[in-house]
Amino acid sequence: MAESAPAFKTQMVQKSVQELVLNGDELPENYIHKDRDGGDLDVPLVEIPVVNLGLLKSLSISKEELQKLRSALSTWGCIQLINHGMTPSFLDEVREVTKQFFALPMEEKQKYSRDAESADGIEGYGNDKILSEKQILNGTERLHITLNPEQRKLKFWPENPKVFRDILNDYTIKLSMVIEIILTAMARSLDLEDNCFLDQYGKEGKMNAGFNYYPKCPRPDLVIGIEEHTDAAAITFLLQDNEVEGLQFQKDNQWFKVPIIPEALLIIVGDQAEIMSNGIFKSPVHRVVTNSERERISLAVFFLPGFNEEIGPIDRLVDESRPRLYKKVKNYVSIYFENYKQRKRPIEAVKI
Ligand SMILES: O=C(O)CCC(=O)C(=O)O
Ligand SMILES: [Fe+2]
Repeated sequence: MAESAPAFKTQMVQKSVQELVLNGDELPENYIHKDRDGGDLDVPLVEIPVVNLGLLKSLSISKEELQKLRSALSTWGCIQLINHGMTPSFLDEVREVTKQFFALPMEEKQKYSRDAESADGIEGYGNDKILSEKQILNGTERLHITLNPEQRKLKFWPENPKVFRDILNDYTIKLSMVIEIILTAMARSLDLEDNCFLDQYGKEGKMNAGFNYYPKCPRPDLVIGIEEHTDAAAITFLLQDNEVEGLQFQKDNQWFKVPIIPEALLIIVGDQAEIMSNGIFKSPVHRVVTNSERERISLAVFFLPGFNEEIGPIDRLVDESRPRLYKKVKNYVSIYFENYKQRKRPIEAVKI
């Protein structure tokens, strides 16, 4: 969700749910969902299609796999990607450093806190920024870092655990290879030129990592992990906790839980891919519910087109039967946050 929020003032990081629980404090008003619920854990399971990356990248690319990709991205807006070149043990290492970081004492984590002063104060460790008085806070702690080598701000990259930086560097290299194959396959699945999506993602495309930690929550009926949202990215690669569920997708006003496939990466369509595909691919509404028994982690990597890149519906996807649905936009992320803050669905703001 919170891929990058340039130019928002950050208030001081307030006490996290974890601290409140440890101290035995009452949950403050702004964590409580009065008008809605914290989310039911017991909802039906969504069968998300499993797509094999090996079959998408071969020269004699499998028509069947492309069809599966197209149909999944235009209904649920996501796939479970397997055979992506990362071993299950490597993915476990990524999960492990994430868990180890969040398990550190608060003073240690706060060495990487978001800067209250910096204009692009999204990067770093913290919990929800307070953007408006009406806001309901999420029961999560986060660490946001930019992965692109030339744009990294190492002061936000944990040195503890010791292997954190090396593993994240490896993960960045591996994901950069996968994103090219996915964006190319997405184009092929719609019978477009291979580079259509890649060109809009641009050379300055950003990879922002959002590490999420959801502590055990005493009142999962009242506190949401991450409230319902769509992602502002073109595409999100989500590494889920390998044991604890919590992610849910909304379809036809009903919530469905996402199953865990430990060796898979969950690929989610973001608003910008919905815009580029002229609404064919769907950016799904999703949320995370909390749990009183077990903590949970996840790592979302958001692929964002360069902020100077103009994105918009690909011409070949616009015709009489499918008129242009979205305007061309630059820096969609700032439009996203402006609307998100007012509790509006951001993509509506760029509809024609
Ligand atoms: O924790 C998860 O499974 C999802 C997180 C998410 O939706 C986000 O960070 O945008
Ligand atoms: Fe999300």
